Amino acid sequence: AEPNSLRCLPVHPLWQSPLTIPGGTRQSPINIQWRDSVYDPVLKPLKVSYDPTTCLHIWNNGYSFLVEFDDSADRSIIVGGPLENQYRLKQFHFHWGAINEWGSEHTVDSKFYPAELHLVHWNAVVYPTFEEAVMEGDGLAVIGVFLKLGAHHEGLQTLVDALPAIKHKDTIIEFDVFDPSCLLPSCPDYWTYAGSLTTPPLTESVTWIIKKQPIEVDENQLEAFRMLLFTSDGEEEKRMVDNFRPLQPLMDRTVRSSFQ
Ligand SMILES: NS(=O)(=O)c1ccc(C(=O)NCc2c(F)c(F)c(F)c(F)c2F)cc1
Ligand SMILES: [Zn+2]
Repeated sequence: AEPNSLRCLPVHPLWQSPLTIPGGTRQSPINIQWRDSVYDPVLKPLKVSYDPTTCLHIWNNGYSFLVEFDDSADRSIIVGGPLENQYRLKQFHFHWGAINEWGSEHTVDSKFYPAELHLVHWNAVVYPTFEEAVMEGDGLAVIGVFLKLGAHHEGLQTLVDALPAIKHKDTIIEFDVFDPSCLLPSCPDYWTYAGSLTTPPLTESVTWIIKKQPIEVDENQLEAFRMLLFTSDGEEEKRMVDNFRPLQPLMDRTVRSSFQ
């Protein structure tokens, strides 16, 4: 049975389109049932090496806010974990709710977190461009980090301070030095599974790496996300909240864990 938190979830206008793509067998997000995940001793630790000077800008794309990086060379990369190649960081963004009861895309044992960070990387070893990688089964690797309500997060505050300047859709400001490693939890443990983009075109090209340990952020920082707008300047204001996709069926997939 659906947890009662799901029952009162609004079907957001964003998702009037089909919730799963026809023929989709590896759609995201999913619920991670901890006891059904399988420890895989072959999984390596994930190695993350980001160069903070590859940071370019922060912008509101009308769906989330994202920080984009210069991915013209292998300067901010991840390697190891479930990955056969190294992957280049292209951008990170978040998904969040109108209230703290929900907001994450993935759930753990049907529990929602108030928000979820996605660090998006692409396989530049095999594919010439991000656009091509997005269409391939091993094209992307996205690190998912849950945000929970708790202590103030120093590193996140740098982002939060920039949000008023990108309140409206299609606003952008320069953001020249930021090291996204400060948004990763200290614990190396993760789950991994084969999935998809969670926004159109929903292509089944993502190796998901979901960190077990959430990071803590405070109420003011979550509220700052909720003051962003889906709408452009001059349009009737719509607060940017509940920008997460509904859970998708696991189908014939196993979630592996890097920990016992
Ligand atoms: N929430 S998530 O699963 O982590 C996710 C990650 C990245 C994108 C994305 O890059 N979208 C724009 C985008 C495309 F969707 C393309 F298909 C493409 F070719 C692009 F170049 C492109 F920027 C969408 C969702
Ligand atoms: Zn995302």
